[in-house]
Amino acid sequence: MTALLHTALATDSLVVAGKPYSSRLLTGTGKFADLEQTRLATDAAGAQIVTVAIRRTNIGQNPGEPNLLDVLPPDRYTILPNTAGCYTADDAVRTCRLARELLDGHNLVKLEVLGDQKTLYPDVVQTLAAAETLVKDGFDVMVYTSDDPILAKRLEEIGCVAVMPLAAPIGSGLGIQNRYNLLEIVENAKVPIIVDAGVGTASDAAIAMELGCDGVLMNTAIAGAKDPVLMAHAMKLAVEAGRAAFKAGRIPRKRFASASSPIDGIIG
Ligand SMILES: CC(=O)[C@@H](O)[C@H](O)COP(=O)(O)O
Repeated sequence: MTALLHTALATDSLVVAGKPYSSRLLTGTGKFADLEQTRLATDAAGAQIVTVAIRRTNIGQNPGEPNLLDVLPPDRYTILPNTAGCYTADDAVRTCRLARELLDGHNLVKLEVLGDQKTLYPDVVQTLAAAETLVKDGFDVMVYTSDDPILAKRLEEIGCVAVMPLAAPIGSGLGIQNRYNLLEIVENAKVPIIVDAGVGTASDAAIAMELGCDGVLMNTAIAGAKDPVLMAHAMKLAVEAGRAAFKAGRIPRKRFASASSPIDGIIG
């Protein structure tokens, strides 16, 4: 790698709540076969921020049971407690406060308030209400939301530290359903935009990054793959490739051909 390239990539950090991260791939910790697979896949993904469903994962609430933090220690990873399974603002706020107690005053949370069990789409009214309460309560809120540009802006204005629009429904693996909405969200944002949910394979992650998203969060695409560790590695490469392509600036799409070896200007 040339020195110039090395510098360009080394200085390109994702900054969340004032903290820089060299990895732009955030991973979930659910759905793995066991804690060892979680550890190996997280490592292969190169993830530095890992999200944990506080209502479903033991991070100390159940002493004597296997503890996720034994394989993903908080001195190595930024633990991002999430409110998966919450369907009301009150429930989500309560869950974040529990996480803060369990993690000794840790303020960074991923807020998700779901609308129903079939779609797992966010309930945006409850999400806005919870975000407002949590920001006032001193939390650094990364917020899962729909791919609605107006709502994304509103969540940023409330004070969320990152906005996380879905690519497609959680666990669907459908990939990015509305790239123009994501583009609009990215172009208007002053906080990191991290695609969260619905990624199916590496090309989905690369497209999100090529659109200018600041990062991608995923769980099912890795944990549900035949070989989760290999898929985690693929996702790492895809996020890095997509980011580099975004920074490099793609060529414009043209309707007609233009020769790769132009003859204009050749003498004789
Ligand atoms: C892990 C997590 O926080 C999920 O809520 C997230 O939305 C992931 O979705 P996928 O499983 O579709 O990647």
